[in-house]
Amino acid sequence: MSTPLLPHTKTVRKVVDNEEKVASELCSLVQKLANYAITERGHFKIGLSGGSLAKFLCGGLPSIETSWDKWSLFFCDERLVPFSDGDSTYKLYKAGLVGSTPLTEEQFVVINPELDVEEAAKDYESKVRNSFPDCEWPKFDVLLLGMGPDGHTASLFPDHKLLDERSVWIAPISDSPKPPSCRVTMTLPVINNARCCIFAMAGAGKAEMVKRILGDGEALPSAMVKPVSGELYWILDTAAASKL
Ligand SMILES: O=C(O)[C@H](O)[C@@H](O)[C@H](O)[C@H](O)COP(=O)(O)O
Repeated sequence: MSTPLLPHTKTVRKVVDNEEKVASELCSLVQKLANYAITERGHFKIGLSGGSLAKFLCGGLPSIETSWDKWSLFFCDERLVPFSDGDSTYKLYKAGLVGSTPLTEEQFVVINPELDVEEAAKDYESKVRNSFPDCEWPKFDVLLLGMGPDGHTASLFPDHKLLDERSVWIAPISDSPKPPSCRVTMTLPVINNARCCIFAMAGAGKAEMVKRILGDGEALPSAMVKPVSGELYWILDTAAASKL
């Protein structure tokens, strides 16, 4: 498989007053993108991540207006733990969105946590392929991404060999520096083939890494997110943007 090579087209950096406004900015952008995708293509395919993003989305999405039955929800990465485990990202979203929105469990495309990590990645890739038949790389409408304190995004960690993975859509990782160690993750070519990638974060704790990535352009995983023909958004509060 060849990797998309074109330079990405558009980066938008949006700085708002506080965490609450990061969440509302994020949710209104997701609403706009969802409704555009549904009008244009009849469905909306979104990739989710864990961490504070889940809090932003579970708080704000229940009040948006959209055709919920047209949504399919995927995971940019997922921890290989049972859905009953507090570490499961799906568990967070199920608790936060099923019931408070018309979304059903069946609309979430989830991993099989009973498989070993290699098989879980293959199984998840085949589920993603079912939603994106006949293409070299899938084209998600939106991928929502977090950034860890080391600059990681999804389960792509600094200096890890998975950053060079170009042969699969979904890769296993069994040595994640951040526990739990076993996860599955979208690979960079998949992330960079999306129509839109969005980072959203708040707080002074993010400021130094935001500066290293957006200011200094250090080659950390979050800086490698550059959709080749899509949009890239960084939604920050003033504290997270304070070192730029
Ligand atoms: O799977 C994980 O371990 C988390 O989802 C992780 O990747 C998270 O997205 C970042 O560490 C940012 O987390 P915060 O947004 O909570 O700072």
